[in-house]
Amino acid sequence: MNSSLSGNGGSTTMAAENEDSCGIRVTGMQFSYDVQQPPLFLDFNLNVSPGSRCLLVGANGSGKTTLLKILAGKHMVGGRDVVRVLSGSAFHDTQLVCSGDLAYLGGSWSKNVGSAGEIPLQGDFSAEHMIFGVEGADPERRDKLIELLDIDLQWRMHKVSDGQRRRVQICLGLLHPYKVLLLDEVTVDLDVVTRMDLLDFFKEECEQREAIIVYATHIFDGLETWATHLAYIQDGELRRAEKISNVKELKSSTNLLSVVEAWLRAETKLEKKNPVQKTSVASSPFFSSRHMAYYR
Ligand SMILES: Nc1ncnc2c1ncn2[C@@H]1O[C@H](COP(=O)(O)OP(=O)(O)OP(=O)(O)O)[C@@H](O)[C@H]1O
Repeated sequence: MNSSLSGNGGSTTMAAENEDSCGIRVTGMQFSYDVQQPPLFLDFNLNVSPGSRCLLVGANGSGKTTLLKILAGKHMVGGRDVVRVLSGSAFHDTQLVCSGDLAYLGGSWSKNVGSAGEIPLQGDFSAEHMIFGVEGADPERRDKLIELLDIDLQWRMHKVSDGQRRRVQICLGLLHPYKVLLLDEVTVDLDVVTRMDLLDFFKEECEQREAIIVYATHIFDGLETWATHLAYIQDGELRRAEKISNVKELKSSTNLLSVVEAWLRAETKLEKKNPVQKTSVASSPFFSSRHMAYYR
């Protein structure tokens, strides 16, 4: 597989290849939640190619969720060329989400199901009602997911545990065979067997269909061999973006958990010594009204 990842300091050749091969391409992105505050992302660049399983790591508040939401088209950032997913604009080309090609699974108890919009996952209805209510799902894929996630179709959604609700949410999110899947720590409530089976399923999907997965997590168990790429964000800056097999610390070390722990500890020490100052949006030479954020 010829998957690749590059970031701020990454290869421009890869970037050019990526546009043709329909991956993810973020170019010179600037984003701020509050125009009075320094931007979270300032000239942020990232390329992810088909077939990649990219782990997104970073401290709390570093920008992982925001980045995933931007890639999912939930925030408008700049013009059509800034955030490209599958050769479309993540925010403007709503067909990306409606078709199921671009899927996002996040922490909130709701699921955006194509044109049906946000569907709440808590209420007096059955898992069956939710899952079979999704139009256009392939029955074989649906059965496979129900079995994989060990879902009891009779579950009442207002009486299930967090882990059981999460399984239904994941099932709904995967019913359509996505091309890009953005995961924001959705395995946190799952038991270890379900989590490992799900990770195997994702791996299979990427290998068979060249799907892209970008997965933000703080749980690293079993991910050294699962991920193909690693992206590390610090305070909205992409510090590392590389193939997992090229992460030199992983050659000598132990496991991903200790490598990421060392990065985050070093970051904390450095921040204490030398607090990070970003240019405020209002005073930035890059700022213009088109950089203001709009939310979905
Ligand atoms: N809706 C919002 N309005 C204003 N600021 C926000 C909003 N959401 C997030 N932020 C800020 O943006 C920064 C990045 O937050 P984000 O949720 O993307 O971080 P994260 O890396 O996903 O963190 P975590 O690991 O805790 O999930 C934080 O400083 C946070 O306070």
